[in-house]
Amino acid sequence: MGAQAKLGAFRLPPLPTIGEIIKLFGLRAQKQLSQNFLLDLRLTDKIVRKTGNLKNAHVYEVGPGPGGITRSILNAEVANLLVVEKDTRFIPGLQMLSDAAPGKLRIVHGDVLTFKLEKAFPEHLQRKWEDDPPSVYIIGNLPFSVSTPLIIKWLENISKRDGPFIYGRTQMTLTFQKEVAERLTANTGSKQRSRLSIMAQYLCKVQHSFTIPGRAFVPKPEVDVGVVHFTPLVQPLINQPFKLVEKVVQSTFQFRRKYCHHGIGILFPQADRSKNTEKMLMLADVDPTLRPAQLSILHFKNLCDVYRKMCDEDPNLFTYNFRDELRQNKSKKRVKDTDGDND
Ligand SMILES: C[S@@+](CC[C@H](N)C(=O)[O-])C[C@H]1O[C@@H](n2cnc3c(N)ncnc32)[C@H](O)[C@@H]1O
Repeated sequence: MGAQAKLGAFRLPPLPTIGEIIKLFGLRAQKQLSQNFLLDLRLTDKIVRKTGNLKNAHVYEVGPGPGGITRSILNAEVANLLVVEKDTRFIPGLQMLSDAAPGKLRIVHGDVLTFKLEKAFPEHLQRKWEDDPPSVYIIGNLPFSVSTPLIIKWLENISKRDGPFIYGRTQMTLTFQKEVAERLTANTGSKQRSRLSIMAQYLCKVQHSFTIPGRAFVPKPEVDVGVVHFTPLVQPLINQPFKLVEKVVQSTFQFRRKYCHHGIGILFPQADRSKNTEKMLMLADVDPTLRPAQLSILHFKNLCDVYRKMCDEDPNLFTYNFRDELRQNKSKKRVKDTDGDND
């Protein structure tokens, strides 16, 4: 049976190499679009292997470019692969792959930041959130300028269980600049601990699968690349709306080298800042002299829960913006100084 399955296994027929495809279709990487291609099929196979068992799975690849990772996904015997690529120059090369794997590859010319995955795959794939993850996977090696806003958008989708997560706890394997990959996976107290660590880890199990040296890409980027695997958690570690968590986390990391009470303080208008900061830290049981990087996810959970209560008591609090108040104070001061000059 095993041998038979092996005999029947799908492999793409012999095709021009990715390097030849690049030459054939004149696909010079556009530096301004941060296009860096992976030509080594051992590495693209490794990305796919780290994603999971893709046999009969439905896969969404973002930014396929000349199609290196695309080939490895097709060779993993997926049921269906949907690729979304923004640059039309890549479409003929991808079409060649589609012809070599009849009925398996769907090509969309579009933008991953706006593409709606909700209706792309059959409804029967949907799993309950508490169940094992569905047989739907996202894979992408995107420009770094796209991958960071995209992961924030998808994390928000996870918190609402919509977008690509209407199928359940869809798993993702994405590449980031190595430093960003380290921030995404950083533990409490580590140097790389940041806003991204909390936002990703309160919603997902995040693993830095491996690092690809910059020299493996053509053209070679300035930095190494981290491959990161995300599995949404059954129970998020913080049970508050995404935007509220984002505000608390962003404010706390505003002054990352100072004690955490400085950042937490900017959640409150200046008039009652000290009193409210003290109250929030006391109720959340957080030591004000810890640095932001030393706070655990449990600390952030407590901070978000207390901030939520304070917002419920004062409906104007959530919309308070520290920068707006700073700007207003500055312009009031300018008016006062000008009045003084005129006296
Ligand atoms: C870093 S290259 C990687 C290409 C290919 N995945 C590889 O590993 O060789 C990024 C690819 O994403 C595409 N891309 C960039 N922004 C995109 C967007 N917003 N939507 C869809 N594709 C995008 C680029 O045109 C390019 O093909």
